[in-house]
Amino acid sequence: MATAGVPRRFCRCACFCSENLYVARYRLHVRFRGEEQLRRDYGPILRSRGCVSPQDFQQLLAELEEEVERRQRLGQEAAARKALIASSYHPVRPHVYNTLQDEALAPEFLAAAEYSTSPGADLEGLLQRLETVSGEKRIYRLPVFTAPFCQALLEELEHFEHSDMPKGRPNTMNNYGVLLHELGLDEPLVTPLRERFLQPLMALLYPDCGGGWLDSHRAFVVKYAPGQDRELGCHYDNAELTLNVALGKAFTGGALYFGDLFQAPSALARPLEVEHVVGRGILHRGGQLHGARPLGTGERWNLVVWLRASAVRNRLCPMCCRKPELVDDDGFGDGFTREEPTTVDVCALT
Ligand SMILES: O=C(O)CCC(=O)C(=O)O
Ligand SMILES: [Fe+2]
Repeated sequence: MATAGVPRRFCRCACFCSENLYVARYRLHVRFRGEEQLRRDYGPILRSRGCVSPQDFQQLLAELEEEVERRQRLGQEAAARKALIASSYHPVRPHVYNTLQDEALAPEFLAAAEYSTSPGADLEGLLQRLETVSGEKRIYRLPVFTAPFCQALLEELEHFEHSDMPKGRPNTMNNYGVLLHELGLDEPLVTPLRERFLQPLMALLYPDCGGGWLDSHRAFVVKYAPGQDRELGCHYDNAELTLNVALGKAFTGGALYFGDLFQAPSALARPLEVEHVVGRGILHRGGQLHGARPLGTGERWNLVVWLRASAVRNRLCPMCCRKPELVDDDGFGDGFTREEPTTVDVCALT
């Protein structure tokens, strides 16, 4: 019996406004419910990281309150930016906005995805078609885009960066970069990349992490440059799985480092360093602790796609590690849904 999907409403978890607030100055993610709780839960660690005077604490408090308000306004502001960009931004590389074509993708990526959809495909066969960076940590790498496509995408992103359009930032840890959905690149580029190529790959690589059930994503580009962001603190992603593609330009430093899953007792012992290779994408589990070493010279632009499976996250929000408290949201929200996919019996519609 044939069924057809109905557009779904996505949600975020209410914890978005109270958990995982990042304070770069003290290299700390905090949970914030108010002054008392902040003092009680983080007093000692904050003091050890330099938050010593009453003024330091008051400044931190004001920053956290502001961050909570910013997060509350985020959805509305993003929708307004997206509408303005759609009506008045002029791309410099318009073909990047065309529906994703195989010509944009590296032959190795096409071959791995094609293999993954072939009858009888298995993990062992797929592993012969990509590089295993760490078998133990289940980190893999393969070329994703062709060099000309990376170049065109970079030129387009840089053009947007230099434009006077309003820009949302990828997350609280990155102050530069672009959110792809605001630019209108989700529908033509990221959704087909997820549905046609990443889904079959991830289903074989990470069946236990929702790899076969990816139904939304959050895609953004992070940018590191002298005088701007230069490194990224250790964190885990709000995603079941992540693709991180080095787009360029020329740079030194900036290697990614990976610890264990964030739930592990000494998750950051013996981190594994992974250098970037332009055009190649690293695949890892969202819960794997990671960060980026300081940039040496040049500029680094990476495309990051946080891949989400509502079937997994609906049970446990990875950010608060509780059953999610759902709040309706725009677009893909944070990838939660109120119910399992609604399906319509197509036969009944004829
Ligand atoms: O700097 C990078 O390439 C890593 C970015 C990242 O881990 C993230 O934004 O979640
Ligand atoms: Fe990350």
